[in-house]
Amino acid sequence: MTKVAVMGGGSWGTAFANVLADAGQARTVLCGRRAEIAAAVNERHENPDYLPGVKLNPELSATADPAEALDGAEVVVVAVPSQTLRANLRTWAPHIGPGAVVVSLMKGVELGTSLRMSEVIAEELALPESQVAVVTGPNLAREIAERQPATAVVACPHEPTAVRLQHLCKSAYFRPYSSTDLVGAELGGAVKNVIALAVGVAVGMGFGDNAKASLITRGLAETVRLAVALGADEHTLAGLAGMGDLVATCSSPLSRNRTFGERLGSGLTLEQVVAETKQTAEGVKSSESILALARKHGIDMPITEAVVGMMHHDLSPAEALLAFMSRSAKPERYGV
Ligand SMILES: NC(=O)C1=CN([C@@H]2O[C@H](COP(=O)(O)OP(=O)(O)OC[C@H]3O[C@@H](n4cnc5c(N)ncnc54)[C@H](O)[C@@H]3O)[C@@H](O)[C@H]2O)C=CC1
Ligand SMILES: O=C(CO)COP(=O)(O)O
Repeated sequence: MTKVAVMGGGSWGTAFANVLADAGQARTVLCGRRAEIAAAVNERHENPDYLPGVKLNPELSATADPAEALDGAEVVVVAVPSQTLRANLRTWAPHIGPGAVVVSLMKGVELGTSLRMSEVIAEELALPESQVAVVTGPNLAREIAERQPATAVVACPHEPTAVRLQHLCKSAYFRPYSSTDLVGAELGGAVKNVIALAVGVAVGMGFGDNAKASLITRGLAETVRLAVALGADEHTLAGLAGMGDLVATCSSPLSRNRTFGERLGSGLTLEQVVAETKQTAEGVKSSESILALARKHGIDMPITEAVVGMMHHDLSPAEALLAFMSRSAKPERYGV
């Protein structure tokens, strides 16, 4: 049986490891940093810190030792905060087998380099494109851990790899679609976190569904502009990795990014919101690397720009709103 190592025992790493265990096509080992979480998964089949009250599949095992998790793993799934990926890969690299397929569950872009997570993986581990994939889509971890129905996209430019991974994670409640558009799938997931921050701010300011729908729709338009400039198929962004994930994340109180924005919009200071946020809200840091990428390619991303202003340059929500609404009148365009 294929061995899969899931590196990162937070919300999504744990929930996705449970999907793999429920799918029953692989022997799955979850690797977190803390021995007490590994013990709770092994002995009580739960992760009380990240998914309290959820019963995990008893076949799912866990360890806090990366070498043990990675030993013999044919598939390595990674779910750590995006900005820590490179440092983590450097410590794990000696234990990752040369033929292993490495799968990113992460939705961020690296600060400093503006590289997507699959690019960081390929660069650090010197892997060919057939061995790097992503799983993305409308996948709020808590709902999936509760085994509520969901769909996803498994993307790899090498189709047989995407299809192989699709079969490993397909279960009664989790329906993955395959795609060869890695760039579109990955950018859809990263940019939607930035748009979810903006939607959260609007909700926190007391605005209703018109404002939310406007941000989601214009957020998708700027995502498509960037993704197409980087070689993606614009149809990918109309699918689960783009529109699907935007709708789920921007509508859900479970989203850490939306919640982060909502707290800021309701009048808390950035410092207060950061202090209250215990889990990873990727859009906060990735907004900067995504804007850098957009500028490099001459792409206009006004919502992302407003989010960067609020997250990093003391722009108030009221000032961000004014800047957005007072832009010059334009024809509506979707895409380039
Ligand atoms: N939670 C969700 O619903 C979903 C999350 N994602 C993405 O998955 C990725 C991981 O997110 P979550 O699991 O939700 O985050 P989380 O905050 O729940 O867990 C992060 C995990 O990484 C570990 N970690 C933190 N800093 C680390 C470091 N320096 N080195 C190694 N490990 C470290 C933590 O101990 C924890 O186990 C993010 O990119 C997120 O955007 C994608 C889809 C759904
Ligand atoms: O990516 C997600 C849902 O698909 C989770 O969103 P948050 O990281 O904002 O919680």
